Amino acid sequence: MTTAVFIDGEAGTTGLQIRDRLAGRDDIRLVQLDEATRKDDAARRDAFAQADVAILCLPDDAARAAVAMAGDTRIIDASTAHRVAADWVYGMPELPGQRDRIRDARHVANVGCFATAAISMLRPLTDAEILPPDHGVVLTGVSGYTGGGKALIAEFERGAAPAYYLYALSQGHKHLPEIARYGGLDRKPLFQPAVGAYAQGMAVQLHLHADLLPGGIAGYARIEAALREFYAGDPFVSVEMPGERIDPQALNGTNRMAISVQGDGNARVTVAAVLDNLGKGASGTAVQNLNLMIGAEETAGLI
Ligand SMILES: NC(=O)C1=CN([C@@H]2O[C@H](COP(=O)(O)OP(=O)(O)OC[C@H]3O[C@@H](n4cnc5c(N)ncnc54)[C@H](OP(=O)(O)O)[C@@H]3O)[C@@H](O)[C@H]2O)C=CC1
Ligand SMILES: CC(=O)N[C@@H](CCC(=O)OP(=O)(O)O)C(=O)O
Repeated sequence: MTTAVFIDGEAGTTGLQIRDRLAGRDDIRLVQLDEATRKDDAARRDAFAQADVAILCLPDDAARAAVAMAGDTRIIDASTAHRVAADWVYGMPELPGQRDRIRDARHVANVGCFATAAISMLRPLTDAEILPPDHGVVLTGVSGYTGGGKALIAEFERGAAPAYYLYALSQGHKHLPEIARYGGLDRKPLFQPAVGAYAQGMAVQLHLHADLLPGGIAGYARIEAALREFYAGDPFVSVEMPGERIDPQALNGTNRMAISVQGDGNARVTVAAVLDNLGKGASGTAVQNLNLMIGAEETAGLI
């Protein structure tokens, strides 16, 4: 028995990566449109109707419109449009109880790339009551330029972008609502993202003064223990020993995320997460969610 999957936006950055991860699987049959019809609404409606599951790899407005075309077809939306929407299940399998919700869901909102890293570091600490929900959280991060889709890729490839730049300077990054909600925070964090002149891979850091957390300095050791406990047995997320350098590209091509805790050995702590923005940050998690929804092995097609 095969599952029919339509990737709407298959020609885009995320869509192509999902296609590559599904190609060759004998439990999946791709419903595909050619270059001439991929943006034709009648052809897309027909593709939705043929599919058991559709994966939307579209800009937010197009994703909202696609949901209206999709009828009863189950959806995984890779865009930001439905991440905190009522009636959508948040597609982050690592959250407590979430795998069962994803298995049963009709509409799954795939977690954002920076949000994957941020929530993965925050949620174990808020659940363990190490980090209070009203704590003033500070996050920084860098992504490769593929994180900005075809438009940003083109800008870098024609040499029109700086080698490294900061953006979302007014604290309005589109992932903040999902980070606060699923990270277990009442107070929106400060988040400063950046883009580097390399294609893919990201590193995100959570900066903490452990002596300001409840329990004071003891928080430092508890941070790593809480992370290890949260991810014990997880197929893709690991808590690693800190090294001398953090390489945002270290896990490119994989669905893995590595979290490490470092600092001055005292109260000043940084927790860091490394992942591939196009892998674990987008297409890998979309495939992981698809696997859960169709009853396949959660790790099928993923490394
Ligand atoms: N890149 C990343 O790291 C991540 C991206 N995402 C999200 O995934 C979604 C896709 O992003 P990304 O792949 O980077 O973007 P791209 O710009 O690379 O791809 C988007 C694709 O959608 C197509 N498209 C646009 N409008 C329509 C429409 N009305 N009907 C059919 N196809 C349409 C585009 O066509 P055309 O080729 O003609 O432009 C393009 O092929 C976005 O919502 C993004 O936020 C999520 C996590 C990470
Ligand atoms: C480098 C870059 O521009 N990154 C994008 C996020 C990547 C992305 O599109 O993520 P979601 O679809 O998961 O929101 C940004 O910061 O807006």
